[in-house]
Amino acid sequence: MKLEPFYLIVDSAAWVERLVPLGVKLLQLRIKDMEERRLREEIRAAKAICAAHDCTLVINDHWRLAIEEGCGWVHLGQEDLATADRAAIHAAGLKLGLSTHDEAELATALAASPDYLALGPIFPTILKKMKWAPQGLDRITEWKRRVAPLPLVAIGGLTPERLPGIFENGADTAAVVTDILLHPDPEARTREWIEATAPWR
Ligand SMILES: Cc1ncc(COP(=O)(O)OP(=O)(O)O)c(N)n1
Ligand SMILES: Cc1ncsc1CCOP(=O)(O)O
Ligand SMILES: [Mg+2]
Repeated sequence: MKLEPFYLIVDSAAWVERLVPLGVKLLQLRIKDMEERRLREEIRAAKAICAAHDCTLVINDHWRLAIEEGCGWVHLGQEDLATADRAAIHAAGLKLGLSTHDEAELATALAASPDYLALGPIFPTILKKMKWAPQGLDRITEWKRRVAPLPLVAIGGLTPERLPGIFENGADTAAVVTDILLHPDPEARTREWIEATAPWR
């Protein structure tokens, strides 16, 4: 399966409304700490906008709501995966993306039959405190060798300037939060990302 090379991660339907119409084709809704009723509304709104713009929507963490709302993709970390009902996810036809940060997590993730694997953090990230040191570019090459033919998503500290290094070392997709959402002009930066990823589309 070929995965879109630009993977935008946002934390609200409002961001989806702002940025997806610019031409984003793969988007993750990553919302932490929200009560279920509001979360469901956010998912519904994001789903409608993505459907209208032919953008693949991935729901982070909330696999039950993703099933109930008829979404197509879910992204889970290793702790999420340990408590998720994989049979229910599979039965609902949801595609699955999984995080990996080290060898043990890679083995666990590969055994769960994912549709893509993510490796991070490639560079230092300010989004969240992580116990793993930056993986660096060589690690991408090693991970690609181990996960192929599954698509490999690189995440953590990515910028348009860093994309050639990511893709030349074997990543199929570059995921981003901070470089776009904290940019003074998120719309312009999103367009830069779309253009910068064009050679790998
Ligand atoms: C594409 C992608 N890669 C990694 C993550 C991180 O997932 P996880 O380890 O579960 O951490 P949280 O994002 O849930 O804090 C991701 N969301 N997306
Ligand atoms: C959730 C996550 N998992 C690995 S790095 C990361 C954060 C990446 O985001 P940013 O693009 O803000 O560095
Ligand atoms: Mg998670």
